[in-house]
Amino acid sequence: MKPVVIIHAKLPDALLRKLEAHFQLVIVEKLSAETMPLLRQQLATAVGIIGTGLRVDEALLQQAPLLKVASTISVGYDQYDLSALQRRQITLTHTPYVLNDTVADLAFALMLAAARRVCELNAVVKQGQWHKQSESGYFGVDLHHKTLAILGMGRIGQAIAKRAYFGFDMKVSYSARHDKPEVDRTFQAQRVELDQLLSSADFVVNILPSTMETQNLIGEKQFALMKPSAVFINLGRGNTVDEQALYRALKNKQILAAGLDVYQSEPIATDSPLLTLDNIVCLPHIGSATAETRFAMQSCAVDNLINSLLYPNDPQKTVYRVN
Ligand SMILES: NC(=O)C1=CN([C@@H]2O[C@H](COP(=O)(O)OP(=O)(O)OC[C@H]3O[C@@H](n4cnc5c(N)ncnc54)[C@H](OP(=O)(O)O)[C@@H]3O)[C@@H](O)[C@H]2O)C=CC1
Ligand SMILES: O=CC(=O)O
Repeated sequence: MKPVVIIHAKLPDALLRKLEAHFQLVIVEKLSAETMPLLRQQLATAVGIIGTGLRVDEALLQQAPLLKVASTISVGYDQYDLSALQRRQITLTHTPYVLNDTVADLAFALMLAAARRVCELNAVVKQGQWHKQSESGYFGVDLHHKTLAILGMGRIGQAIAKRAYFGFDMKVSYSARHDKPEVDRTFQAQRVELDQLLSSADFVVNILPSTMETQNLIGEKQFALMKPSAVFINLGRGNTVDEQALYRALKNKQILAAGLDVYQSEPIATDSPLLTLDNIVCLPHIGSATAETRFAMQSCAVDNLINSLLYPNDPQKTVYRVN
């Protein structure tokens, strides 16, 4: 009998066949109240689990006595309780690098859409409200040659900095936990304390992970520090931003505009006051959502799972381990 692996995602046939060569597969394509009992039941025999969007905590792991590897199809891993995994010596793997460029591209889509009011004015045209005489009423603000603050100068932050510096002639500053001399040299960038960073930026892009330290990092006080002409983008995780404070900042024109890809709760509640504002662009967590990149992430996650289960001590087999 082959060892059991649970897949809680929709994987292409080629990747399913690759897994099937080694494992007996239990496929739960969509996580829901109906499918969770099956998943929980199968945890009793599973040695591996691969997918996205599942909260893997102590309670879930208690039902998985044989589990050795959890492979997430994402770079962020805030859905996983690292201490609970550590206690059971379960390896957690993720999919860094392959999505950097795709997510960085979306940062620019959001910045440009918010700054040039792309969605708002698209609606004006489609609703037959385009009036020649009100052209100045359609003015936005420039992105090129402005100051960009990147919160989180990691893999994706650096892909954003590259586009900003070389493509848009922007002045880049950033926050991170550690100094980054190579980044400073390459992009003529500067690591700056958060308050100063926010008060000097024309555009602020948040690409921070969700951690104890980053929860609600951007709230009332931080929005108050930003320029009235500032554009704020959140592509990191929703719980790093106080959404009520963001709503007030946008409503009271404390900042100019915002673009969001991530939210405190996903999907965002349909009655969220944020959705009533013209000066915000909202996307449904699609940072890495292109066909090519999602396939690359899935391939990476499948290789992570196979390599860590079958070749745990082979240095030639690449595994992107979190723990
Ligand atoms: N919207 C979407 O679809 C996507 C969202 N994401 C989000 O983006 C995040 C970042 O991904 P990635 O760039 O690959 O991750 P990295 O780990 O490469 O980068 C994270 C960066 O955040 C910095 N950082 C962490 N904690 C703090 C803190 N308390 N204060 C200041 N800086 C901090 C790190 O600093 P240092 O380098 O000094 O350690 C690092 O520069 C993911 O965790 C995920 O949440 C990712 C992909 C898609
Ligand atoms: O949010 C997406 C991720 O890969 O993390």
